[in-house]
Amino acid sequence: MGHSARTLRRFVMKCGGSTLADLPDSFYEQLREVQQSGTMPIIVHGGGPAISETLSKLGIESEFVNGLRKTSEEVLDVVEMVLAGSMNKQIVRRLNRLGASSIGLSGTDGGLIEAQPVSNAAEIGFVGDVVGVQAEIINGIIEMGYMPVVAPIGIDAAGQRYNINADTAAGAVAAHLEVQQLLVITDVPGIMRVVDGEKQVLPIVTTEEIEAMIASGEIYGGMIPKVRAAMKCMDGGVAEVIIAHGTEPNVIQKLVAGEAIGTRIVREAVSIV
Ligand SMILES: Nc1ncnc2c1ncn2[C@@H]1O[C@H](COP(=O)(O)OP(=O)(O)O)[C@@H](O)[C@H]1O
Ligand SMILES: CC(=O)N[C@@H](CCC(=O)OP(=O)(O)O)C(=O)O
Repeated sequence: MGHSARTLRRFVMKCGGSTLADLPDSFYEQLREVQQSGTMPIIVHGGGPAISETLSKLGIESEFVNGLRKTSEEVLDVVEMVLAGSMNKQIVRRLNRLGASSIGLSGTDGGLIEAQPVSNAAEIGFVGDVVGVQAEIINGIIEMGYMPVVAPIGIDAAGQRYNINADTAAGAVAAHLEVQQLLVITDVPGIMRVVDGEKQVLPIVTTEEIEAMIASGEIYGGMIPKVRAAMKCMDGGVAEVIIAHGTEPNVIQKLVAGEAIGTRIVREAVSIV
């Protein structure tokens, strides 16, 4: 039977396009298991590499400015086709084949993700920032017993669509749904730093340490939108953001059990007594 969206434990999970295709069935089975034992994952997915591949087949070159794709009307059509079409449906089919109950939707459906143009839209085109999330749509899907799977496309009051970075969209969904945790699944085991000539995963970092690592260049490229989205959603009330590899054994169960995985981003240093 349906669960109450208010009493059910929930978390938001962002799945990067870099890992989606490589994730084993066991990853999706973990999502089914936690769903069946009363914790509801809300999935926001990416698909950057698949968008670039389709654009390239059409003879359109991909261009990025600070990690965000330059999005013309023509590119926007492809972004929507790939994210809300093939990627979203592929994830939902896979989850359901493995026994989960999931429903996919685009951020434009029901006006789920309200967007506005980014400040440098003159340069990068139809790229959006999130200004609102219709939480009742997600809550309604959860109350029917389904796991929501959301493609990161936004819409404004005039009906204009926007391409939204999936990390940004996931952070905004987590903050607006007032969940405690955002899990970011990517192709590295967490935030890494070179210590004594050796690359190590940081088990815990504070927002202050992150700013320092961006300034020093230790956090760069695709990790920047992740940590920026993490800091923004923690300002919006999310307690912690965890960055982990999808192939880490039992990563979802460990998250739900409160065990340490990947890198945990927290607001302040936790004092160890
Ligand atoms: N300090 C860091 N620790 C780990 N990865 C980092 C760091 N700084 C930059 N990166 C890069 O961020 C990448 C993950 O971002 P991205 O490729 O955009 O993945 P996704 O498709 O999952 O969003 C890693 O593969 C790595 O190259
Ligand atoms: C504005 C912008 O850059 N949007 C991204 C949306 C997909 C995404 O973010 O996918 P990953 O999580 O796999 O990177 C894009 O067009 O690639």
